[in-house]
Amino acid sequence: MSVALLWVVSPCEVSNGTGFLESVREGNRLFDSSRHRNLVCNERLKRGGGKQTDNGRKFSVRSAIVATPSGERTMTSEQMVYDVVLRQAALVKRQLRSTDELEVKPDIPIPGNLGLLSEAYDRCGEVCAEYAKTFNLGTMLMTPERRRAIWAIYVWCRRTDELVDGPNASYITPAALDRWENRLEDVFNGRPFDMLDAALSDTVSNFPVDIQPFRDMIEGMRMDLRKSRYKNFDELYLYCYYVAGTVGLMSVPIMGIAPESKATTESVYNAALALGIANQLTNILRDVGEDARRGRVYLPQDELAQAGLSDEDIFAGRVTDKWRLFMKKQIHRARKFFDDAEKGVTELSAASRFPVWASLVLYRKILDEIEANDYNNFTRRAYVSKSKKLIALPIAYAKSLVPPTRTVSLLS
Ligand SMILES: CC(C)=CCC/C(C)=C/CC/C(C)=C/CC/C(C)=C/[C@@H]1[C@@H](COP(=O)(O)OP(=O)(O)O)[C@]1(C)CC/C=C(\C)CC/C=C(\C)CCC=C(C)C
Ligand SMILES: [Mn+2]
Repeated sequence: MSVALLWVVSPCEVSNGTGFLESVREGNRLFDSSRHRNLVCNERLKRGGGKQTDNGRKFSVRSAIVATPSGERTMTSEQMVYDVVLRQAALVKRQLRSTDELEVKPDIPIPGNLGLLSEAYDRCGEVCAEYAKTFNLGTMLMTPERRRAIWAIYVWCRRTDELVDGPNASYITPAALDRWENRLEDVFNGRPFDMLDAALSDTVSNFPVDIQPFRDMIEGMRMDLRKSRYKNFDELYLYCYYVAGTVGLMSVPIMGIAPESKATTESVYNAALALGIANQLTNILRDVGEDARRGRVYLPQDELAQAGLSDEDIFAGRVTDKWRLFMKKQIHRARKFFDDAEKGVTELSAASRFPVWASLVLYRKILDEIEANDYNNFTRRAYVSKSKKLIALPIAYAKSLVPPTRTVSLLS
């Protein structure tokens, strides 16, 4: 087993010699923690999961964003994703506004299990500290409950990404992703497979987190397995939603909206979605060369053609004026998504604003670095130096002190 993959393997899996991939393949579980079982989650599964029958034909509802069974779509990706946003926002509103409907189960404290759970969260924290140092630093200002919940979500996202992006990616099949999704359903159903899952299981039973964005992230990984080109921005937008916009939707129920905020829940979710999209677009623009070496082009093919460019130019890594102009337009679009996101960060609960501002400011700076590299993202990796990070962090902190708008939101 490669060293890079070790971190996604729980100590139990290491000790019994069963690798993470093996566990995804087999779908067996290490322990059944009925302590985490939660009627609410069962209810969610009933509402959202499984198969649905349409005119006697079965089709999967893995993703909330489904085309008609014949495959046609009548809406743009942006409209369809916004539909998910509205549903998430409605769920959170229902759960946060009415206390007698609060979907938090009463915990039965079993000393042994509590120790195990806290160990599980500590492990998630260690993974975060190792893989996302700056972000982890930012979470230190959050309440302990929120901090550990964000850690658990971070770890699940990392593990999911690692399936298709990690050193064992070539062994991952759609069937393995199906098993990973079954395992996710088990997490939401209070039956975690390993200790890192147990932390997430606890998190989703304590916060109004919906399973759909998690399912959609797995859908993004499926997309990555079957697709290496994007016809237009609409297709790319959907991919970005799946792999990163979903992170925004998963995080807001944990971070919380400031009680004094006058913004609508939908507008905050929309901003969270925008931040995920902005981050992913930035990630794509930074990694053009690296992705091309894996035969992947995450750029809209129609826009490349309009700019007089083709895959060949990308594989050859030619930094021409045509490329520079194309890149300027792509960077401009990513910045617009960051602008939309910025409007929402201020509406988050006070202690959650700093990690979000910190990650936003630092990720946004990658775009400046691409420009500073004269748009050579083929052989030069744009990165923000330690000294620039040190300057940016107090700025992010100052921004996080700005309270929510007092008037009814101007956010879209
Ligand atoms: C404060 C904060 C950033 C919280 C989010 C914490 C969290 C749960 C992060 C999970 C990130 C993750 C591992 C996602 C898996 C898919 C993936 C790798 C996406 C790419 C991230 C960047 O990772 P990296 O540079 O390491 O990429 P490589 O694997 O090396 O290629 C992404 C580009 C997207 C990540 C998306 C976000 C962090 C969205 C954050 C949005 C919010 C927290 C919402 C904030 C709320 C408002 C109202 C704006
Ligand atoms: Mn990645």
